[in-house]
Amino acid sequence: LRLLLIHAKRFSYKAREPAVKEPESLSEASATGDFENALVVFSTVEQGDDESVAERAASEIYETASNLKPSTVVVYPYAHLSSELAPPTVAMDVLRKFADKLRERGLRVERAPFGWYKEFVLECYGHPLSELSKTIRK
Ligand SMILES: C[C@@H](O)[C@H](N)C(=O)N[C@H]1[C@@H](O)[C@H](n2cnc3c(N)ncnc32)O[C@@H]1CO
Repeated sequence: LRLLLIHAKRFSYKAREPAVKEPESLSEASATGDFENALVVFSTVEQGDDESVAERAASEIYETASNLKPSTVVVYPYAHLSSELAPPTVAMDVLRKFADKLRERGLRVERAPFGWYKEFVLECYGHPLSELSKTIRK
């Protein structure tokens, strides 16, 4: 998993149109979201990533969230942080597991819909820990 974390004063997104053959249904993940004090986690699933990687990533994000105290953690599927992408079906599964494991740790988590082009507005706080990147691999 390749993660880009932005601690955002404001983050909002809106799904526009499908970007893969079978985009996630918008009943499962909400088509729009609007958050204040959010930890946005742009997440790229790489080849070889599995549940154990999702588990370790959840522990790392929990640690960061304990410091930053965001009101919400937004897991945002993002296919641009690696050149070794996992296929969509695997990526969808790993991101669902990642979000669930964050919830298991008591965090409020929203997951943006998978497989969609999305517009978004992102307002970064700009404090020293407001931009971080993490790589978690098998
Ligand atoms: C397009 C851009 O604006 C948008 N934000 C986007 O990236 N959409 C991605 C992810 O939602 C998802 N997706 C596909 N493969 C992956 C993967 N390996 N890891 C994460 N997401 C993936 O499928 C879409 C097209 O690649």
